[in-house]
Amino acid sequence: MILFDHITKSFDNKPILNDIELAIEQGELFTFLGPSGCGKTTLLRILAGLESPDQGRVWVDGHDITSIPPEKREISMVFQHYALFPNMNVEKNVAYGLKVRRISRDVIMERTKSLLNLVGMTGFEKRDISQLSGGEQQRIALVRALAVSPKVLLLDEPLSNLDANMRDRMRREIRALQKEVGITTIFVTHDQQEAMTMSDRIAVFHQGRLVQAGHPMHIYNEPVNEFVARFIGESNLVSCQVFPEWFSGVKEMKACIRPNALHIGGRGQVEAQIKVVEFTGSTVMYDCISRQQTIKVSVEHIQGMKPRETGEKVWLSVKDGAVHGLQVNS
Ligand SMILES: Nc1ncnc2c1ncn2[C@@H]1O[C@H](COP(=O)(O)OP(=O)(O)OP(=O)(O)O)[C@@H](O)[C@H]1O
Repeated sequence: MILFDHITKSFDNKPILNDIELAIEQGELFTFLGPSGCGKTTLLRILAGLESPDQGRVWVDGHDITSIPPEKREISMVFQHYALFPNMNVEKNVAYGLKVRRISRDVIMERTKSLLNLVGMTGFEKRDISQLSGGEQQRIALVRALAVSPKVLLLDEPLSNLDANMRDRMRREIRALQKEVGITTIFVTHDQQEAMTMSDRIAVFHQGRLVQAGHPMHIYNEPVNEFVARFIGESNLVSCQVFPEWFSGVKEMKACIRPNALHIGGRGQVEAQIKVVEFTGSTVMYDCISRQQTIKVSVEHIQGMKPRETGEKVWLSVKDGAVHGLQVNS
């Protein structure tokens, strides 16, 4: 449905986006993930029409929209600071876009009512924005964006102002709402956990380049390079030597082994000593030392089971098929 067709952008001669090619499907919740400054927001703003690319085209539904002004693109955006109108009550905020489009009063009232109902905020119609919690403001910002029935919804770090509990709750709410409405949505975040839990697919960006795109599980299990392996979840990156089947010399490369792909105890492959024990609730994370390397191992915590202790000598083994070879970082 959306195609970024070789998008390149610089600011003050500094390259910000480098030849981005990416297709997003109808109805997907697609996340742009990457560290601060990697160009995620700039790409989102190019889709919204708030920036123009130096090179490349943007396509929506088979139409080239690169030169179409933002207000004609049928794309709504929710920002980190929700940008609600403080001088209008809840109802007026939600209805604003419809009023500007000269929709009839009855339709506006009906639509506002059903949208507030959708996010569990019936009864809040006359409240001032200042009388709402952060989570409530976020819900209003979301339904205000949805009110005009856009083709695409853009969410730029919309949860970063909320506390941890509310973030968690809103993640699930946004996901459920997006599925219910079925709207193609692009979500921007630098929080890998947020990206993993919410998205149908993720694109990982690094220094203006698209490094990898795919299903969260695919990116976690098969990171293409060291950057992705480190950025998404915990990982053990180990140097290894690969002996090809038909001997043509030893290949030196790096491999990623996730902490939950290692087994601790019994008679294993590598001897190690436990240096740090971290209890997280559902898992116990061990930092083990073997040949001066730290190896992280995570073990499911079963109630009543005593964790191992610092200083304990243990054997580690890798579960079958859990070593994933990495490309050298470009
Ligand atoms: N209008 C502009 N003029 C000059 N530089 C800009 C402009 N907009 C963005 N930049 C620069 O482009 C780079 C990428 O910014 P962008 O906001 O796209 O990154 P981001 O990945 O969304 O980061 P964050 O997660 O911090 O929002 C940054 O170095 C930023 O300072």
